[in-house]
Amino acid sequence: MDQKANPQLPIIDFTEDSLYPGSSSWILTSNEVRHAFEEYGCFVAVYDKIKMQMNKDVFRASRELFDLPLETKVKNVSDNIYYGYLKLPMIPLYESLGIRNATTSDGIRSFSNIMFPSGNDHFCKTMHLHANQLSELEQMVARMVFESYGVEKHYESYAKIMTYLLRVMKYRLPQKGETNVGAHVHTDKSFITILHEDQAGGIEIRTKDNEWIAMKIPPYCYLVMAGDALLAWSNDKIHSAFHQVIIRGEKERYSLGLFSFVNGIIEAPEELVDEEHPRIYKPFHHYDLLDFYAKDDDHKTECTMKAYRL
Ligand SMILES: O=C(O)CCC(=O)C(=O)O
Ligand SMILES: [Fe+2]
Repeated sequence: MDQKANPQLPIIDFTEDSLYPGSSSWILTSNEVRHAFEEYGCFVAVYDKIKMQMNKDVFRASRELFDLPLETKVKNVSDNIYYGYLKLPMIPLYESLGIRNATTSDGIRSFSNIMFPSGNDHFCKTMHLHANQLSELEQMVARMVFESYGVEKHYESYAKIMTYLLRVMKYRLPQKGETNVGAHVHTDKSFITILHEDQAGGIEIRTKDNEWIAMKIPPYCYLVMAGDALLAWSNDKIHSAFHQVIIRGEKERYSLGLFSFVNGIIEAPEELVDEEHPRIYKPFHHYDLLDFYAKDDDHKTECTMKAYRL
């Protein structure tokens, strides 16, 4: 079949028990990850360590959050647009809440204390556990990327300062005459993003050939995307995928993303720089990239990284 007529994202299997650092399946998978990131900027990870019941619980918890009164949700304030409660007039279908430092119990608890002042232990336990499960997949992928470029010696210093934002997102159905755009075309500002959804579909990824792949992320699968920070770290070897959300179906979309951010300087390792591939981006603090993005009021720049540091 002509691939171009029906482009598909690479699917990478993370379910094997033999997938541990150094094993032959680990090395093979690392190369698949690198190839997928270079060609598509993303891939579908099949990952069965997160049980179906957990997915049901997190999306139930998401609904509970979005059902809270607006005056409660807006209390999730942040100095950066990427965190906090987000609802913008130009994308009326979209609403999201960010949970900062979601892999730590303090991070979850301080968010939960604002949303549920009389306490919600179940919410805290579910979200904390889930953020950690997703971060395990993120760490596996990041380690594989470093290894497959032969720069594993730099991995630990990045892993030590990685922070995680969990964002829960809701897209209501459009009313008659209303736009069906849920999220405009963009690349993520993260190092790596892990997305999953409650079976409504709507995410669309643009290939390098400018073809759109619209997909529903299947159960036990996660869409793993390279963000702008990983693109910069790789000295442009890795592609950060352009994507958008369009609500075409009959079902509201609930999705959840774990975004990793380096609390420190991003810099391409020497090994990825040579005469043929000179350093493209000056070293930068990852949070400064986020601040730069936050100042771009209309979010018109498709690729923030290029605008920020070329
Ligand atoms: O709803 C989704 O799955 C995608 C959201 C997204 O692209 C983002 O938050 O960066
Ligand atoms: Fe995104």
